Amino acid sequence: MSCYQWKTLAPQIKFLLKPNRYYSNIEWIVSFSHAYSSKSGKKGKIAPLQERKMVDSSRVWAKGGDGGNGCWSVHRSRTDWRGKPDGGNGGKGGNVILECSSAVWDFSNLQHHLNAKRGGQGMSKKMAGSCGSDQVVQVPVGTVIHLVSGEIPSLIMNASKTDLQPWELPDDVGEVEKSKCDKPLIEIVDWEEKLDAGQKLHAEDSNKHQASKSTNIYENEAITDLEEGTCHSSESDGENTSLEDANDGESLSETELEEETVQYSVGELTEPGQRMLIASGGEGGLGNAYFGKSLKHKKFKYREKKPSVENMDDGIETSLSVGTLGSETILILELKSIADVGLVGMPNAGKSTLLGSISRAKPQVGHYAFTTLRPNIGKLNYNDFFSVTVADIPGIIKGAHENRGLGHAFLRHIERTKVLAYVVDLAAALDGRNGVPPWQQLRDLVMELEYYQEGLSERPSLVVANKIDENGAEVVYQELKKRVIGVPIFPICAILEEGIPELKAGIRTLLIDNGEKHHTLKLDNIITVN
Ligand SMILES: Nc1nc2c(ncn2[C@@H]2O[C@H](COP(=O)(O)OP(=O)(O)OP(=O)(O)O)[C@@H](O)[C@H]2O)c(=O)[nH]1
Repeated sequence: MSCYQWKTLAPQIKFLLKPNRYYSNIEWIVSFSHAYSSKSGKKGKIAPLQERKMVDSSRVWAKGGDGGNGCWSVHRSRTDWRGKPDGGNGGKGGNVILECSSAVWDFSNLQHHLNAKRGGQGMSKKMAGSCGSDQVVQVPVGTVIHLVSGEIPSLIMNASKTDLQPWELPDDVGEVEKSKCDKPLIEIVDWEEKLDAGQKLHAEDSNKHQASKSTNIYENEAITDLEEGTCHSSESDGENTSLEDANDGESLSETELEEETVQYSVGELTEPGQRMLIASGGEGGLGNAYFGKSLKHKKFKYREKKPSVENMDDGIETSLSVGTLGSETILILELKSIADVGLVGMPNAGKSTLLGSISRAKPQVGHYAFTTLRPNIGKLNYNDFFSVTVADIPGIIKGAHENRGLGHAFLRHIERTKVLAYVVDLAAALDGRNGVPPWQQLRDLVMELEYYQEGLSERPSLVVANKIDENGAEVVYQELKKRVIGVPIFPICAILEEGIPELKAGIRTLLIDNGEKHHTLKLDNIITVN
């Protein structure tokens, strides 16, 4: 490419280089430039980018959208000078939802702050506010959720449903169908009587961090607790001292504070399409049209004054007109790949080459250690349409539990595999190479697995003795058979695809047996001393 051509391309490249989300485009440009230069016989000037590091855990703060406020409006006409209340309800806030997708590999594109949209405000002419849109975030298959604070996430089948749509304006409070809402709706109270008796009502203090709890303003308990004391708003924390009746709420928030520790594995997403609600939106406030027919007392009839945070001593209907807050959650997401077979081995043992030869996966292969920086998953298909997923994880070395090499955090990806395939390099210690013999490799691997999680190695296993094509490898293989007992050993040459059919049959047998024959690799069954 001539200098002039590069110059004309420069603005586009500059634009693509700007934000992180165009990273894939950069890779594309680099590969294009390499392809171009190799085609034209010139040496590429741009160095290839290193493979992106897999992000397999992420901390996320999620906040559901707040509910919109109900509208306080009076419609007057020439014939009706007193007017009628016609304020619509506020809309429900949006939810934050995690969606399991096979199109996503890791959490590299996941934002740390997830906010759903708030509900729209109600308007005059009985117009309901719009519902806030949900924030749906895609996460990879095998995502495990740990809860730091907030509500425990719940699995949902479809997109979020609003229990009571804001446009479903009931003619009378008492006529609201309970079937439309799981929660018991507002209790049918004779408000007129209460107001006449001169009782002031106060709303229960809504918990800012627990919108679902604050939505309990619809519950009977909340209403019956509101008989005495001064009125206060949902945002007037600390001002109200007569909350003995509402001690339940206080004790709840205290226990929540105590529970600031992480609750592990509160949920997991294992199938594409699964959805998990992690932060729910607040309920919309009620417009004065909602109270129009139930509140007939003069003092409160057709209230014109719009409720405000400063002036909230106006009764239960005022506090109900303010939309509740969306819930807040802090989560730690962790990825645990789901595969039937996990390939475990030292760096350079040939795991990626093996995965490439048994499946259609194309993992990166290199003659240097730690070529694989992220797990690769491939599908192993049989002639009768039986298929098995195989995970190739980065190489594990002795001392990985002390953070040597890439550490041993990647072992979480084999936690859920049914079968372990230990891949050893038969030629690692041949011809003066400074590797370790295969039986020692096996011992180190089993120990690292146990260091990571006790009992992780106790599952059906087989040994893949790779690089049988190398000089002297056959002798080492014979020695390996003598030193390692209790598990089947398959000699293969991954590059030339020799021994692959036998290995595939062995994997299938082990999966179907599901460990009934107890082919488990134990430290006692590996002889390392000469
Ligand atoms: N001679 C021979 N070499 C092989 C065979 N299989 C793999 N290799 C070579 O071994 C080297 C390492 O192969 P990889 O597949 O990258 O090994 P890996 O276990 O994935 O290595 P890491 O990514 O570091 O964990 C490459 O140079 C391969 O060409 C084999 O059957 N015979």
